[in-house]
Amino acid sequence: MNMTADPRYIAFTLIEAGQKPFLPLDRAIEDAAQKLDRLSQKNKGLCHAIVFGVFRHRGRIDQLICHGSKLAFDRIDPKVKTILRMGVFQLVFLDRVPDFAAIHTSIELAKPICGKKASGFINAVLRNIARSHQNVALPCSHKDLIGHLTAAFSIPPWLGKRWAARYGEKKTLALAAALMALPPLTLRVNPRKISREDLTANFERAGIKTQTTRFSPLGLQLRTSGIAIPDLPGFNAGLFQVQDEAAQLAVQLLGPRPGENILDACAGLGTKTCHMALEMDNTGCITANDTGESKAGRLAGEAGRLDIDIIHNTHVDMTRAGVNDFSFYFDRVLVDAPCTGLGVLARNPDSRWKRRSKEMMRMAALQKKILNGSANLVIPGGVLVYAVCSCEPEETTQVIQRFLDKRKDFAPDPSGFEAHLPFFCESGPKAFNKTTFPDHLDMDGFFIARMRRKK
Ligand SMILES: C[S@@+](CC[C@H](N)C(=O)[O-])C[C@H]1O[C@@H](n2cnc3c(N)ncnc32)[C@H](O)[C@@H]1O
Repeated sequence: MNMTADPRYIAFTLIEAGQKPFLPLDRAIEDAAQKLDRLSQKNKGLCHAIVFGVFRHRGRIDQLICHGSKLAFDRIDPKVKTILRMGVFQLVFLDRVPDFAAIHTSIELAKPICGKKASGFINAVLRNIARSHQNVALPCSHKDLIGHLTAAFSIPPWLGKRWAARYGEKKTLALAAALMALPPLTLRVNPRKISREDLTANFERAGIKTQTTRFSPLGLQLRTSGIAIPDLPGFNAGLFQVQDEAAQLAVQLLGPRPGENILDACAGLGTKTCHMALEMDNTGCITANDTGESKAGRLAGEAGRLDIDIIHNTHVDMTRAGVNDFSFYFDRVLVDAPCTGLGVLARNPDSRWKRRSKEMMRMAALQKKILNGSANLVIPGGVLVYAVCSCEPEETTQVIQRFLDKRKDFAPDPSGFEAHLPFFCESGPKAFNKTTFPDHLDMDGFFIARMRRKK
């Protein structure tokens, strides 16, 4: 068998890569682009379904493996475990693969990777599970909430305990269920090229259903699935960019205006940077900063597609940033800080199994330093927006509280929040931040806060 042309072998290598703590699954998939492109459309779809399905449903899959294996779960060899997980996913969740095919292909995959003995073990476990999985009940949520959250919603026990203690059973179950659903694909219209109404009409003509976002004036949620983003009409012409509504609101809260001088302190691949440039009608100057130098190329590609030319890149470590690193102060600074990403587990199912509770404090320490360093670059009277794709207090409210306690030259900006995102901030006249939860409003879990440097 030519393993490199086998979708299940490629899925195996991607799952193994995606389990590594510091390699996001998305990156592993990007790195395998050439191999994936050599597959037929059908096999590529199968490979993606297995990879994402194994991460998404791992809680239930592992429960079934524990049930079907005579060998204790912790004693199963990691590679054998991966092949078992792939087999169970196909048996239980992938209707289009008959049971015999799920078992046979798993055995064939195992032979060259794990040897004959292991393939016999895989055969026995999968046959057991094929016979019995419908009779293996989920733990009852009232008696064993944490076990239920893990098996039904792939929420690891440490996170289940944390959420149950903070939110209680009902909200935790709603949150976990929302994170299991496939997240919506949301676009942001490029208003320099087309209106939201006209883009909607373009999509309608192509048989693609959409719905306008509730809060962002530029957002369009796709209701038709299964179309690759580059195949959507208007992609090459730069009529839109993919961006969740919560992320759109972060830029709206910043409120960049034409002609201003803006710093995107953690620009990453630059989705928010491009959004800012469009809000500024491509006039003024945006400094897109990120320590990850390789991301600048991707950002430049997107800027080119959208006809934007006011962005330039820097690679300053913002934990140590000072005015000397840049030649001027900025009218507005966005700090879209690195975080645990616990608000976007629905998009990154591998993260469920990589995050650890101790990471929260490490991230919070980094976020405080980046926020403090970035704040030094805000012009007196200028705006500072802090954002993360997490709803955890350590990374959100506690970071800004600590910042405001230390930095007496900054103040919360509730009137700015109200002006830019009316009807959206937390209740109360002094609210200057907002947490969105995935079980509400059909958008990612996100946190945004707006502050102003005193004059
Ligand atoms: C949440 S991501 C940014 C996403 C981006 N704003 C977007 O909309 O696509 C956080 C980024 O912070 C960058 N980063 C991490 N540590 C940093 C530091 N000390 N200084 C500057 N950037 C940093 C990471 O490389 C990562 O790209």
